[in-house]
Amino acid sequence: MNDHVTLMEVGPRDGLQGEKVLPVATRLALIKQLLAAGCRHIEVGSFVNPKRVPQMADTAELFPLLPSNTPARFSALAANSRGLEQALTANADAIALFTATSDTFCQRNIGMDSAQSVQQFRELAAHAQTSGLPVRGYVSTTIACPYEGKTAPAKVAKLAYELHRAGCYEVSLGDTIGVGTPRQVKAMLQAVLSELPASAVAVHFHDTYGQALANVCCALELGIRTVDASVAGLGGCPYAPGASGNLASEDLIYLLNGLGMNSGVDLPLLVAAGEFISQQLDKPACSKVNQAMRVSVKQTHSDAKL
Ligand SMILES: CC(C)(COP(=O)([O-])OP(=O)([O-])OC[C@H]1O[C@@H](n2cnc3c(N)ncnc32)[C@H](O)[C@@H]1OP(=O)([O-])[O-])[C@@H](O)C(=O)NCCC(=O)NCCSC(=O)C[C@@](C)(O)CC(=O)[O-]
Repeated sequence: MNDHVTLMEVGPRDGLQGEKVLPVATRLALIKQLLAAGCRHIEVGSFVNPKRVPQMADTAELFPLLPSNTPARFSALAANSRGLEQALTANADAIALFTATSDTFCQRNIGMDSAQSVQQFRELAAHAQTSGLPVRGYVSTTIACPYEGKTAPAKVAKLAYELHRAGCYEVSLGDTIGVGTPRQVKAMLQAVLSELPASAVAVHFHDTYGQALANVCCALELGIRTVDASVAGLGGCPYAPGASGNLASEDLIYLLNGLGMNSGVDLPLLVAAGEFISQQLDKPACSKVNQAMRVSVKQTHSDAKL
């Protein structure tokens, strides 16, 4: 069994898009810490309407500041042809296009329904490919939608197939509001895997009900080897009311280490990155690992006093 798992670190984008607006220098400092921890796939920002997502407004200024002497791959979200042009100008290593199974969610998020977004996807992906830019695809609301309720696995499979056929090297399946449990996740993933090879599938779980790690185990058992996660468990789509943060990267790496699976990520350095960004946001890191380490550090200090 292939025991390497790729962490797609989405903290600088998905994590920060729902937080207070941070200066570019702070976003850059976070990315540098993630690099130092061994993250090699980092979604650094979004090229979208800055009035809709002001936290990502300065992504074009951030790109030229990123370290160039690194094996890491820096990607960005793009929602339209203007976003694609911005990503090309910024020399992004890849773009991520996004759609959802739910028409209502799509309308609120990108101003068009799911079918229209697939049509736009095809055009953008074709343009990106002629420019040599790899394209990742996101399907949101794969388990349920905050506006339309439960999602049929066959609908996810059809959409994932369309995105893969449009040229996405990988399709990331989002439980956007974090309501799935392994039973539903397994049914959804099995439907997708009947259309796509596991090597072209990633999972993206939010942890609203504390099910994200259990769902990751389900995905790993089905052969999926790319998992999206966000440092300090930050995140959530501004157009998904009620959704909590993403699966915390620290908790994912702790799980993978325990399973004997390799990610190339150094857990203590990742924890330090989570502490750093949480301090910048004036909030405690949501990751269980950070919380446990904080307790064990305090414990060590109090033991030392005895
Ligand atoms: C899709 C758009 C861009 C359409 O944009 P729009 O506002 O719906 O309509 P528009 O195309 O008519 O544009 C309106 C204004 O936006 C500007 N604009 C338009 N595009 C750009 C651009 N690229 N860069 C800069 N400016 C842009 C455009 O110039 C215009 O400016 P104005 O005339 O008002 O001054 C908009 O609806 C938007 O930005 N939506 C937000 C999308 C977003 O970032 N959502 C969150 C990420 S998705 C997510 O989190 C889920 C995921 C991926 O993590 C997976 C999961 O958890 O399931």
